[in-house]
Amino acid sequence: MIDIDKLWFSWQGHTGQPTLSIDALHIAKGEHLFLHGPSGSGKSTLLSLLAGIQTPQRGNISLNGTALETLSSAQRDQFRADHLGYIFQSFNLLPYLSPIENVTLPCAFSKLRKQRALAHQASLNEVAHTLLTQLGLAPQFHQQPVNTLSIGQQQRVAAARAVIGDPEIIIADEPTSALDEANRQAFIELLFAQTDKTGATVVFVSHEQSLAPLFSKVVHLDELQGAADDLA
Ligand SMILES: Nc1ncnc2c1ncn2[C@@H]1O[C@H](COP(=O)(O)OP(=O)(O)OP(=O)(O)O)[C@@H](O)[C@H]1O
Repeated sequence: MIDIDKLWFSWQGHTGQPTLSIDALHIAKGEHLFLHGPSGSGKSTLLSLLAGIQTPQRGNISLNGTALETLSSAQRDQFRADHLGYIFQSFNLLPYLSPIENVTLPCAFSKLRKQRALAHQASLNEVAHTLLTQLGLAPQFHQQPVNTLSIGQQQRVAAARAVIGDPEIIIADEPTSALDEANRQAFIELLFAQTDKTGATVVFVSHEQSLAPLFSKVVHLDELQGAADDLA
């Protein structure tokens, strides 16, 4: 489902060691990967490469059988809109829009996700309402601007936005850092309950070691790094 082969990436202007040098990483369909490592080790950089936001100087990344390097920049943007749900550390919600409006947004950029979302319910608003409720945001909060919600509530909106229209891959970058431990665990369980319905693959970055047992695969970035150094 996700395959990395001889990846080499350095931020422009950086000299010395590349930011990422990974010989191989395979993540199977439906797997829940917990990726951890020290601050500044390149976890967010790896996620942006997986999402096709950055492109590696060398090596290949294939998602769902599609090699990202074969796509143009516009094709990568469309591929991301169709097949990836992204939960950012800072959520990146549109502050004056309601939870319902934020959650339905990906369907404006992807016909595929819109079609999938509408396969079982009559309107996108209904789909968003159902997802938000399943992820623990009570209906009385669904129509007010998201900037009036608590961090924990905003996180549920961000998760619902990532999963609407059943993208095959969910990428989450430290989405639980603002929560206490009990809420972190509960959030991840709710997220998995959603992704397991469609068999989505989850790549989750966090510093919180205590969350690792919830995942089917745990990788420390340092274990991956360096093996492709001789490619430089
Ligand atoms: N946009 C950028 N331009 C140049 N260098 C960058 C950029 N983003 C990150 N870097 C550099 O790449 C390295 C890895 O950063 P990255 O954000 O991927 O680490 P991280 O493991 O996600 O860190 P954290 O856990 O603190 O979020 C750092 O040295 C950082 O300075």
